[in-house]
Amino acid sequence: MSKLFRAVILGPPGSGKGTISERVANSFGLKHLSSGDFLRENIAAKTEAGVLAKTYIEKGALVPDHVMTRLMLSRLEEMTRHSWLLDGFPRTLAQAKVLNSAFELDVVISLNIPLETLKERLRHRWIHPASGRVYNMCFNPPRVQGVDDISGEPLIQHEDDRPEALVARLRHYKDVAKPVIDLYRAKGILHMFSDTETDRIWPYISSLLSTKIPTDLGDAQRVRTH
Ligand SMILES: Nc1ncnc2c1ncn2[C@H]1C[C@H](O)[C@@H](COP(=O)(O)OP(=O)(O)OP(=O)(O)O)O1
Ligand SMILES: Nc1nc2c(ncn2[C@@H]2O[C@H](COP(=O)(O)OP(=O)(O)O)[C@@H](O)[C@H]2O)c(=O)[nH]1
Repeated sequence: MSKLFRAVILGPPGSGKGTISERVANSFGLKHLSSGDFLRENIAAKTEAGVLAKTYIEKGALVPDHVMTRLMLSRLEEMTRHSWLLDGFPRTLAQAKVLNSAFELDVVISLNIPLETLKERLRHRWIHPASGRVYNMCFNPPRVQGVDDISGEPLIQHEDDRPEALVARLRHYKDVAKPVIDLYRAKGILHMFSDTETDRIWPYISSLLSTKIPTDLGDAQRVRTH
């Protein structure tokens, strides 16, 4: 079997992790696992972890590390034959350490996007809650205003994407993420990308991954988690 490829994408809310992960999944045939989407699936299915996580997410808090690591590692253990890209996990140093002890990562992509750009993007972000599909009224609008392209269901805005909640949320993200970024930098696998536009960052990420991903990753892996 060819060597599997394991990657993580880091960045503050609005930095484009979900958008870029979709492109990576489509172009390179990796599985994209988003912690936020996976939590929402667990909440909808009322699993034990989902019921527990809901109480934290409703308060706008992070899900405790032990709940999150158990949930994500058990999902990753089902994906041992696949290459993957994680988005939203690990979020804390404790989570990163647990992930490290279970898997060896090949690449960590870190998105470094100016604060003003993040605020502007999140103001225009609309999501389809059931699937986690993300739109932006300027960058990638839905075909019909306010409606999900696939299901036809209404789109909503996250409460915590409102400008008043944003600055505190982004500051908190930075404090928690710094030791995670430092850990991956020290391991020599961190690749940082800075720009205001996803379309300008994407060619660099694409060429980085082209040099790292085994070329025989087949179409069989072109399965997305959502
Ligand atoms: N790795 C994690 N550790 C702890 N809590 C998490 C983790 N991933 C997600 N959560 C929680 C925090 C959020 O309240 C909720 C939804 O996550 P997510 O969809 O990533 O949205 P978000 O608004 O925090 O970030 P983003 O805008 O980057 O997607 O789930
Ligand atoms: N204007 C603009 N919006 C973008 C760009 N890249 C992503 N977005 C939008 O910005 C919002 C945040 O992107 P998302 O991928 O959800 O980021 P995440 O929170 O890091 O997962 C979404 O509404 C995207 O559609 C970009 O280059 N320009």
